[in-house]
Amino acid sequence: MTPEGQELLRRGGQALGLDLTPHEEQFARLLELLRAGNERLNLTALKQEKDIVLKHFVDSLTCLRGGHLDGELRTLDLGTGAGFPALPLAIVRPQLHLTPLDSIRKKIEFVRSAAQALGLMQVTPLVGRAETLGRDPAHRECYDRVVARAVAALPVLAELALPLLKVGGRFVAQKGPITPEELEAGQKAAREVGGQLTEVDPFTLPLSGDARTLVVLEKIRHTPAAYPRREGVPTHQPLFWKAK
Ligand SMILES: C[S@@+](CC[C@H](N)C(=O)[O-])C[C@H]1O[C@@H](n2cnc3c(N)ncnc32)[C@H](O)[C@@H]1O
Repeated sequence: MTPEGQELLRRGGQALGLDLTPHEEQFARLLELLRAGNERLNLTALKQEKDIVLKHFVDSLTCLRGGHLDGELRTLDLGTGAGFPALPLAIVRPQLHLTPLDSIRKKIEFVRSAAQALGLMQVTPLVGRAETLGRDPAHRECYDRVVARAVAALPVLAELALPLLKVGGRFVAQKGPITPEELEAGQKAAREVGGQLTEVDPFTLPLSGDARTLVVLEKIRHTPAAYPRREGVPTHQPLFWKAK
């Protein structure tokens, strides 16, 4: 990583109240791995160092706002892609037990090899669909936390994430700006699958000023057996919402 990249990482971390200097080497290695992986696998649209540092590394860490991920928590990253937010989280929060999940095998193979190269022993990547896991007793209602960054509209996410949470667990969704209509539909969908909306935290991404929103849903009762519906249905017929 160039000195400019290091400076950006440091300042982005500071803006989030995090000292990232002890982790600079791991982030530099992750940057190298992503770039090498991108050449073979086309993992992410962001290619410039400053974009990767700010829009992947620092942006991923914004889900630490509010302290929802403090502690030894079994945490699933739904739709992790090339490992975001899971890999930056694993670097700065080694006490989290992280399961990055994605339906695309080549992405999870990248996450697995990156986690190994970075010595992140507490990361257990998984290929699969959230709908299938949500019906599998080995995963249904087994997680303390679910996180998701840039995956789907809130009503879709509610149906995919809440079945995976224990009662009392929390889903932290990392989103861009969100409309009142999406929030309202998300709130209704959350209620339908056993949750409630507990926090909406609008903020700007440090240094870039891009609008972001952290939305937190809490699981307050068991999810009815009908949810999640079969693969693809939550996305194509979202609860209380229009399909994209
Ligand atoms: C736009 S990408 C975001 C990736 C990553 N979270 C990030 O912020 O860079 C969305 C990812 O979610 C995955 N995905 C979408 N729906 C899914 C589902 N139902 N189960 C598992 N993965 C899913 C896709 O394969 C894709 O890799």
